[in-house]
Amino acid sequence: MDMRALSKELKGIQRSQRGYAKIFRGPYGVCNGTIYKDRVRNFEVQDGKVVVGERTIPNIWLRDNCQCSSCMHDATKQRLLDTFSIPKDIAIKSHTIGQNVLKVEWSDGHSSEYTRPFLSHATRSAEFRAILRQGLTPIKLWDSSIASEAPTENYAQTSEGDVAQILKNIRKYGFCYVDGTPFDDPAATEFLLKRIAFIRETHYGGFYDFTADLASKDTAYTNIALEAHTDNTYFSDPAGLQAFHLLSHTDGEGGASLLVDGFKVAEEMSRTDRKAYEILSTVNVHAHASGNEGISIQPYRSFPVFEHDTATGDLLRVRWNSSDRASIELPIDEVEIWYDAARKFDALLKKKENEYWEQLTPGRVLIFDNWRVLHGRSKFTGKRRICGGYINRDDWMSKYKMAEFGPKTVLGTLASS
Ligand SMILES: C[N+](C)(C)CCCC[C@H](N)C(=O)O
Ligand SMILES: O=C(O)CCC(=O)C(=O)O
Ligand SMILES: [Fe+2]
Repeated sequence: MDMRALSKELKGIQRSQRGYAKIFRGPYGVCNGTIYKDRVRNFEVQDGKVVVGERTIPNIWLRDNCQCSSCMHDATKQRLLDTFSIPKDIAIKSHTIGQNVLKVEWSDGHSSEYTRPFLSHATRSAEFRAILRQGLTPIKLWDSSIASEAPTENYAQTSEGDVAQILKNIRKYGFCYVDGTPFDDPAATEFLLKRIAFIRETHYGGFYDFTADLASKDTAYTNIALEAHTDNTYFSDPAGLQAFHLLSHTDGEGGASLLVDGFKVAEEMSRTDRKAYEILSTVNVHAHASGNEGISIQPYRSFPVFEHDTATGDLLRVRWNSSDRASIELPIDEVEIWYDAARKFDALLKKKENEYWEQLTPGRVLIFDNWRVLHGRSKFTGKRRICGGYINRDDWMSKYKMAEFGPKTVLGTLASS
């Protein structure tokens, strides 16, 4: 394939990143101040079809999403029904409408019941449905002034409610401190993280406990300063949460922690330099982790710095790690456009008012959203020991959504979120 053809193909790939054709709404979109509240709408049956507002629900969907225990397993919540055994021309033979429920006799002999909220939710716009699916909350974008009101909870020892509150803060601010965590033994930190979900095993191990000894070949294991970055840019699915607990720092100084709200800075960029924002949202970049013997981890494809929800156009994930960056997926004679845009993002990330510096202390665990908040540290001397872990995005979001919306709402909208 010649260069021109390749370049054309790459442009096609970038254009097909859904959301680009739509709009880059920046980081808020639908959750800009809109708290999830389902105003349940009424349905009616017209000409053999269920209608809610201006939307008509196809009978195949309704039959396929029957919630009864022979169509959906009560315990596993999995579909038991063989979708493709449903006749193509499945029809409502008869129906009755109760207070809050529609009872249907189908032409295949089956009976189903659908609640009003179920039917209402199914006909919502993609944007609205994403609120639940994504666990969107009105988020608070922040800058260095967050120092005086940093979200903080206390060591969650017993109640599920404590964990829910920590996750709520993380969803809203992108991070949360957990104070009063025992630091004589890293086990307390591990226990806390496992209350959220299991810790992800990587080539650095599972629960980590590290010092500047190059135990793994990565600058994290040195005393060199680290600029604001996200971890795991070299994974197809970067960790959702990351935690640090400074257990001790003796015989030296430095090693302050840096946090930057990637969504806030992205929002600033989408307002002030739309073109650069779009370039960082469409040009894909490769990454790697190759410091350890016999290992060169690379994602199965390259990803842009800013990724957006395909249904809503909302910003979903920031990937940014200059140390671990590999190639830029552009023909070599076009890469300058990426460098120019990236330089602008870098400058915004380094603006004094966007940098929140904090010296971590033993007892305070920092847990943050690695898809949103960038972290770094200043150089240090002496012996500094940090423990922590990675948690998958899907697993912490599961915990968060069940706590925040409740199982009834989450499970009741699976067919339509
Ligand atoms: C957190 N832990 C100490 C285990 C490893 C840090 C790995 C850092 C790596 N450069 C990255 O950005 O992912
Ligand atoms: O040493 C620190 O404070 C953080 C190092 C780091 O970026 C990491 O381990 O991911
Ligand atoms: Fe890191």
